[in-house]
Order: sequence, then structure tokens, then C-alpha cells
Amino acid sequence: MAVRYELLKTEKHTGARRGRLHTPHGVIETPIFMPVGTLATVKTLSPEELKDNGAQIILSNTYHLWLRPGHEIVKEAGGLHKFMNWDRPILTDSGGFQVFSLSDLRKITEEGVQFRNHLSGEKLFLSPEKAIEIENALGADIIMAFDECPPFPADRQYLKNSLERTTRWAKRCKEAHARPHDQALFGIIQGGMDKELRKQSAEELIELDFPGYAVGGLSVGEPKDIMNEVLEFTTPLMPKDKPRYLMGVGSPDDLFEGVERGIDMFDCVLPTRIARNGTCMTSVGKVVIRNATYQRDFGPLDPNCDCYTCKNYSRAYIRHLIKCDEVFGIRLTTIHNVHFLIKLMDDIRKAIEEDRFVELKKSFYESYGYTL
Ligand SMILES: CNc1nc2cc3nc(NC)[nH]c3cc2c(=O)[nH]1
Ligand SMILES: [Zn+2]
Repeated sequence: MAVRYELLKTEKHTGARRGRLHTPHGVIETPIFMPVGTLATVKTLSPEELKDNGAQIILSNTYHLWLRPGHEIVKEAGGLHKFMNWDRPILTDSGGFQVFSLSDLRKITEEGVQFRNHLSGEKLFLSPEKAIEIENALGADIIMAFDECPPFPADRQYLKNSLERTTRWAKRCKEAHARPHDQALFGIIQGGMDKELRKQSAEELIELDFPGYAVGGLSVGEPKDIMNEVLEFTTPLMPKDKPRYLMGVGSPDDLFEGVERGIDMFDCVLPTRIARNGTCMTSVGKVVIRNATYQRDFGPLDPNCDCYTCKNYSRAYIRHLIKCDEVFGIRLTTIHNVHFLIKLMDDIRKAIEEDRFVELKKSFYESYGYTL
């Protein structure tokens, strides 16, 4: 069994759940946030820095690694873990989302998706079989099925046809998967914002008996209350004894809302992406370090944070580095942002264990500046 999920407890007052995910590269405490390492690196951080900040699992992108350096080279290097010197769990997505979000010229057929390489413009073709071949070569512990993430909004007939094709593709992924014993293949539930279609997609995929399931098709521009509504009626349809992964989420409030509705796994480029333009998530809300107000602020980025950045450098110094485009500046903001979200998930896990999730959410929202 490549991946086994253990449900430890459900929080007394909400749908939040505390679990443990056993994988070939170690145990993951859930709920969990996965930093994104698109091109086999979480930008600017070493594996040691990721571990120092508590990262348990990272995500890499199949589409990007297929283009550069190519999955055969990663395979010859001994797989992604060896290639990037990361000995903890890795999850790879299947390229579906990148194709839909990066490439405008694309043609979807039953066979797969024809599109253009976003770097060279050359014609490319991804199918369920090709995606699985690449993911098997990369060797991640958890691999995602090749699906279509429909645009938002989309009409009901399109959503229905799309989810039914995604189910047929999921079946083909399962048949093409060469390493089910050490790579767990997760199915991805689609159906847009439609309750009936989400139910149909969930039932069809559960029929195929995957070791874990993702909720796809969200965080695609829909309003937050719509996303939360879709989660409200989708997570209860998902098996209790298997991990639930909400793809592409998210910001601190989205993490709270997803955990509250029974999600176990999250990934998002937010912390690393906004760090690169000097925006930091702190216990007192967002800090845009470029701001002139920090010019003579010799205090820590976040007074309540014990990360390397907050223990050793001032806001004035980090602002100076970011203003001068010094690489060390974005390393410091990235270290802090990754630490911040991973620490937040630690706090959320503890709050679930002690049945005080709602209190934690309330106090976090107030200090961060969210409206409840
Ligand atoms: C790999 N398949 C797949 N990836 C996704 C990644 C996403 N990332 C976001 N917001 C940043 N939404 C997503 C949806 C999907 C989705 O529906 N399918
Ligand atoms: Zn910090």
C-alpha cells in the first residue's frame, strides 16, 4: 500500500479532522500545507531550510519538469527525491491544470489535450497515459490523475461532459499506472459549482477506488463563499478513511475554511510567490515590506514569529534588500512565509486535538485583520 491514511480524531464542534498519512518517504501529520516546488525546488530555499521550517511534503509540477529538464533525465538521476536531495514525501500534479492555465492554444479531445509549449511555442500533446508515464518516471509518493479543470464560470452541459471525460481519463490513468505499490494515484473530483455534478463526479471516482481524492476545479476565480459552499457539500461525499486534498489553496482564511469542512491537504504558490515581491503574511496581517513606513523600523518582520528571518533581521534591513533586488531579501521573505503557513497548520492541528478550532480561527482572524 503506497499511502495509508489514519483518521485520529474529528474536532468536536466542526468537520475539522486530525489525521496521519503514511507514505514510503515518511509520515505526514494532517491537516498539512505543502509548499510548491514547481521546478524541483521551492524557490530560493534549500531542503535543509525547508526541514528547519517544518515542511513535511512538497509539490512539484509534472508539466514543467516534463519540459525542463525532461522526465527521462530525472529518472536517470534516480528520481525526483534523489535529483533534488529531498528525502521526505513529494506530490506531483498531472499537468492538467498548467495546460489549462498556461497555454491558450489548446484542443481537448477524448484522447487528451493538444497545446503549445509555453516556452518555445512548439506543439505538445498530453494524455492520461503520457501524464502517468511522466509521473512514474519522476517517482513522487503521491501522483495526481490527469483531469480537466473547467474554467469558471462554465455552463452545466460543459461541466457534465467534462467531468464524465475526467472520470474516463481517471480510469485510463489507473490502467496506465506502472507503480501503484509505491506511488499512490489520487482521483480528482470535478463538477464545477454544481451540487449534483459534484455528487456524480465523486461517486464515479469512488467507484474506481483510489487511495486518496482531491477536490479540483476550485480556486479558479470563484468567490470565496462559493468555494466554501462547494466544499460544504463535496467533502461529506468523500471517503472518511482516505485523504482529502484541496488543490491550489491557499491563503490563511481559505486554509481555516477548508480544514473546517474536512480537508486534510493543501498546496498553494501564494507564500513563495508573494514573498518574491516582498509581501509577507504575519501574525498582525500582511506586511508589504517595500512600504516606506518600514525604512526605520528596526524591529522583526513579525514580533510573534520565531523563524530565522524574524530572529535575525529587521524590517528596515529586509526592506533595503528587497528595494535593491538583493536575492537574500527574497530568501528571507520566503523563509518567513513558508514558516508562517507551516506553523499555522501546526497550531490548527493542536487546536483540533484540543477541540478549540473555532477559538483559534476567531483569534487568528481578529489579529490578521480578516472579518469573520
Ligand atoms: C492536476 N489537476 C488539477 N490541478 C489543479 C490545480 C489548481 N490550482 C488551483 N488554484 C491555484 N485550482 C486548481 C485546480 C486543479 C484541478 O482541478 N486539477
Ligand atoms: Zn518569521
